[in-house]
Amino acid sequence: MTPGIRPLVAGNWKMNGTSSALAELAAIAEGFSGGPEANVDALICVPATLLSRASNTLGSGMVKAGGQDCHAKESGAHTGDVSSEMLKDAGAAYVIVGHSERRTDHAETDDVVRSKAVAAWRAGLVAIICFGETEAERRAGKTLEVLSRQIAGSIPNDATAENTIVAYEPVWAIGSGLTPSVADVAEAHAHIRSELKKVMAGQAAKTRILYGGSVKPANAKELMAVENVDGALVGGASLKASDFLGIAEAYRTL
Ligand SMILES: O=C(CO)COP(=O)(O)O
Repeated sequence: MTPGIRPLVAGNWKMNGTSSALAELAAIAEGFSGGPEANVDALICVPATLLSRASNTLGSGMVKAGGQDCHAKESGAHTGDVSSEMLKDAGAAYVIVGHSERRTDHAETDDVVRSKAVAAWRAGLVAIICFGETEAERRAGKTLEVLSRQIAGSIPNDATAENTIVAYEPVWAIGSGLTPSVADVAEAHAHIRSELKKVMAGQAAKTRILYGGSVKPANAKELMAVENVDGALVGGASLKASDFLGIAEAYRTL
């Protein structure tokens, strides 16, 4: 937590969910209203195929819909890609860029990620820019160095606390059930805050820094209580309304 920053719990459904998953989304919206919404914002980033129906399901409630990636260009000959304008048109308010699965599966570089963040803003979306070290980098003691490089390379200079959220996701913690220690999370997030100052100047102090990687209801309170952790980016546990809401509920007693 950071005093003065309203936290965000964001779900990333990844390549999961067809029409039948909309019932789970409706359950998230219902459970969130009148409860966790007092303390925390919520977002679910669904597959592009579900975005329009997801945003209809969520309506004008407190849980927002987002995309998981966008192309840097607005339109054109890019078969299979989706632009930020298309996501916005389908009801997105946010888009994740630079997720480690995109960096690995699609060889996305920091330069590509930065251009996608600019594309997100062009369409009026908030960019959630992700970075994090691999297991080998952590073992080699390079975590902070990798974070510095990814932050310098992936975050455009004119990022603000309104148009940008950053997410620290150690690659080895994603989907593994493993999480860094509270001390390691605190060290990484403090480092991220200070590196953000180099690219975002005064905006850095107000920018939300999410933690992602095996966040569950059972560990949410401990992780979300860490200084400079301003919410969570949740994969597997966001697919079940009870788990996602359990994570958001952690803010009730923080
Ligand atoms: O990659 C993640 C969210 O973007 C984290 O995934 P898990 O919560 O399944 O570890």
